[in-house]
Amino acid sequence: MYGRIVVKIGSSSLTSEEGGLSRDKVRFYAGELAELKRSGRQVLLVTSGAIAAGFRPIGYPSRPKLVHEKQAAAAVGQALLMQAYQEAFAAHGLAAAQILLTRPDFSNRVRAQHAMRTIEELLKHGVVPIINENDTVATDELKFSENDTLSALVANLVKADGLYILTDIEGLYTADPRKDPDAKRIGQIDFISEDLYRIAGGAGSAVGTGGMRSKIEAARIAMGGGVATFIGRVTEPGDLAQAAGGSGRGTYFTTSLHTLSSKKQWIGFLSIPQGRIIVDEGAERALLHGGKSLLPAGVAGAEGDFHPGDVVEVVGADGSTLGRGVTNYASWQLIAAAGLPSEEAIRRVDVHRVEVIHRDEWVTTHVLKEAEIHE
Ligand SMILES: Nc1ncnc2c1ncn2[C@@H]1O[C@H](COP(=O)(O)OP(=O)(O)O)[C@@H](O)[C@H]1O
Ligand SMILES: N[C@@H](CCC(=O)OP(=O)(O)O)C(=O)O
Repeated sequence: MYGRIVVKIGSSSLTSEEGGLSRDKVRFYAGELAELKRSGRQVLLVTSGAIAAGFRPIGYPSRPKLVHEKQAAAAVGQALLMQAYQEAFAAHGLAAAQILLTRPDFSNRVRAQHAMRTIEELLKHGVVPIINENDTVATDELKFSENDTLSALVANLVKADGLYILTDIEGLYTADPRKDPDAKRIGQIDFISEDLYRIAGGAGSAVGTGGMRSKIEAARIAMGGGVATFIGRVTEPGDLAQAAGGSGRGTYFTTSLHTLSSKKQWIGFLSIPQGRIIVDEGAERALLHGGKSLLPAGVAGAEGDFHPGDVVEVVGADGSTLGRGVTNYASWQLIAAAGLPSEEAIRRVDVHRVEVIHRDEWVTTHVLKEAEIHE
């Protein structure tokens, strides 16, 4: 039972009733991870808890809500969080390393490569990499805000065999069990549809930020990268090993055979789009269901200042996001060529390819409805 696994522990699993960091819980999870390591696995931890650990020492009466207050609390708390983990892992003879990342660290290939090499080196030496968002420098537009997405990007980056998102609930239910007592747990999910997002509500606790929605999104990103994902609860010794063995208390998301190439993973989930292209209904169908490239005839408009080679977001006539791709047109060229038949478009503007986005450089991020998946 070897392999590389990423474990994400959410704020709701690490805090005491008053919202502060629980050192007992840190010790418990370190023990669970140490057990997995002893079974021969490589383990990476993505952990929240910096704000929880820091808000009291800085002098806030409760968990702050304003961005600059959260950033200040995280700056105090991250050091305390690491101290707690380092002590807890040391009790098992393990060294731990701190890695703080932001979204641009994934979108920039050179930075991502450096992060990956550092992680590989740490794993080679048996160190447990402990990852959190670098809250101090994360800007509003590019912030993860919850750590679910971060954990999926880390799992894809290190080509993990599994992602384990630990939370305060035993997986995904047919409705938020805090609100609906008849809600039933879903044991296994093979594809993610829009219907699934509909049953997922926001955060259930005062400290959690993402709720089930962001966990499903994380599972979708991980599945795209070929990483099987578990969302569930780990409270007793041995629970994590049981989850890793396939019989945990939670929901398992399987991976499809059609995982995206690393280029498409980058386009779909890691890149930062430089603008938007609005397409008509015909082009929307061609992109979502026809496996076709986007031609100038289907373009209704363009927003932002982008250049050939940039990644752009594509939206439908109703404003919903369809996906992302690499544009062969600059924004000004596309405005001039929008709606034109291909021959006329290339007479008007000087582009090296007639397709606005070639199908090989397109990734659908729009979540399909259950019925559309079986179409
Ligand atoms: N359909 C659902 N199934 C399970 N939990 C749900 C669902 N909808 C909303 N939730 C809520 O999501 C919460 C977990 O998310 P969150 O509080 O953000 O945790 P974390 O801090 O671990 O990221 C649960 O406690 C639950 O109340
Ligand atoms: N990065 C911050 C906040 C992250 C957070 O709360 O995320 P989550 O546990 O996924 O709801 C922290 O360490 O406190």
